[in-house]
Amino acid sequence: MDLNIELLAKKAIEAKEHAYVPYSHFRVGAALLTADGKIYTGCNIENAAYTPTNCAERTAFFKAVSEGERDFTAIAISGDADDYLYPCGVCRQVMSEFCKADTFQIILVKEDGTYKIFTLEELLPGAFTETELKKGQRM
Ligand SMILES: O=c1ccn([C@H]2C[C@H](O)[C@@H](CO)O2)c(=O)[nH]1
Ligand SMILES: [Zn+2]
Repeated sequence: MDLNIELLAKKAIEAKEHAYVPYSHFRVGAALLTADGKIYTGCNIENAAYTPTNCAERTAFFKAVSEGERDFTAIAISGDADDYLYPCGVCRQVMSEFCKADTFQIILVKEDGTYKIFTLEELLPGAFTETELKKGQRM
């Protein structure tokens, strides 16, 4: 399945429209591409208690995973600033649960559509994964 970067970038920018951000006023949108070409979008959803806030990236992942998706190719992310928005550490960790570090593409998109691309490995080197967990098992 071809990666249509421009389409994924556009979907990430559009996904900001539904952001629920009464506290930060900082909208974020994400568009997650599955290996078979489906796109799941997500926005950030804030909460008066602050910590229950969900980032746009995790909203997209949790929507997709809850629909049975397990195989992902790329995610585009766009924030409400004139600069690139890098995913937070928690979202990088969620990506590492479902995506291959050396091939999953993270596309950072500015409002004007310009973008740059990283692999998950580049943004989360030395991730703690199931492999590390198994090394620690003594039974
Ligand atoms: O990668 C990120 C970083 C931050 N946020 C959200 C969380 C919060 O609603 C707001 C400010 O941190 O931006 C995201 O959605 N994705
Ligand atoms: Zn996050």
